[in-house]
Amino acid sequence: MTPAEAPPPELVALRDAHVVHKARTGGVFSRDKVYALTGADLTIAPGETVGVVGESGCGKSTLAQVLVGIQRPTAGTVEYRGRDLWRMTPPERRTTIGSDTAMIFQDPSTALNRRLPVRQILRDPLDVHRRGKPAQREERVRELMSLVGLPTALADGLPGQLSGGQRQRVAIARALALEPELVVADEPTSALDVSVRAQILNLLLDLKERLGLALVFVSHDIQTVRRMSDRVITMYLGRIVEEAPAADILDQARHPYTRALFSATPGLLDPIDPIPLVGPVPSATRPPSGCPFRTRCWKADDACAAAMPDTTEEGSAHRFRCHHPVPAGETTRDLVSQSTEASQPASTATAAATATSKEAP
Ligand SMILES: Nc1ncnc2c1ncn2[C@@H]1O[C@H](COP(=O)(O)OP(=O)(O)OP(=O)(O)O)[C@@H](O)[C@H]1O
Repeated sequence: MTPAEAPPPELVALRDAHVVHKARTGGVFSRDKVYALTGADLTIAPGETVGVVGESGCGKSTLAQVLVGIQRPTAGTVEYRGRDLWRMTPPERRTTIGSDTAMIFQDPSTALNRRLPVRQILRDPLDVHRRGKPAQREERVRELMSLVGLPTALADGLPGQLSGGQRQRVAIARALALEPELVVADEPTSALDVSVRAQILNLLLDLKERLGLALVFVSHDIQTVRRMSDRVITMYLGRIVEEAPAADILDQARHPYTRALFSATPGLLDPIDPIPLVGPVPSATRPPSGCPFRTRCWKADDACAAAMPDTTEEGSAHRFRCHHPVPAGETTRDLVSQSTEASQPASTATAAATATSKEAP
């Protein structure tokens, strides 16, 4: 970027990002390609909250890890403020990954070093990145504990002596230690007791507002994603198939899969039956040709098998990839009856969604 060029408005951008793993599937020498992420295009603006939804194995965690540099895409780019993360010098990349971004994992019991007291867990990133003098680091540790609502009396406690909710607060405090601009939370409450989930979600929302963080929130809990996010990304078999403002996702989603997923979320559209989907999600080692959702979609035809649909943009914040999108204004109730007639035999999206749900109470 030349000095005359303005920096891009987005904080992070994925451009045609792919992640392909090689997995042992049969004998010792048999390796299959697993298409964990395919052609992901996504931008995240400063201060925005983006929710990521989709059935188990659709690539949510892979997307999250690519965003924060934990995984390197096998093709495509990840850009921070317009600069390709994987073309930075190693020290620049370490600084970007280490201090501009942070990740909060599902299970704080495994994410925290069990042998270190809370004080040291929070000091570690400050020490590694040489932030301030020792006294300032101690002060920052106290500040972080207060930010996440942990009494300073717990500073000498080990993770094993804390409750699950307190441990996740420590993990959040550690993630914030270096004042990141982007925090990615991958199922941050699914390992916690139901009683403390709301507290942790409210804490994340509060911190996001106070600190102006961009937050990417991955969850099976569609209701929570909708409530917390500005924008929702729907993934299916490694692909982003739709992104839409959270306020529109329920009634104005255009991708049939997004409608099916949301129709199957208990309490969201009651009292209606979910949109029935045919069969299981195909294997990520052998995704179908064309649109990956076509094998379960009641609207699919030859065009869907022939090619992946291009992206359609509606307004500045709604994009989807479908040859036969749900017509604007069509209700989900109408869709249920259409899809029920077309799907023979029908297995319900509820079965798929609830069977994979980690957060269902
Ligand atoms: N290291 C790996 N080696 C082989 N395959 C992998 C690896 N990591 C992920 N995968 C596969 O890539 C696909 C996407 O996985 P990912 O964990 O991103 O999905 P997910 O949507 O986060 O799933 P879940 O909701 O169950 O956590 C899956 O098919 C998964 O089995």
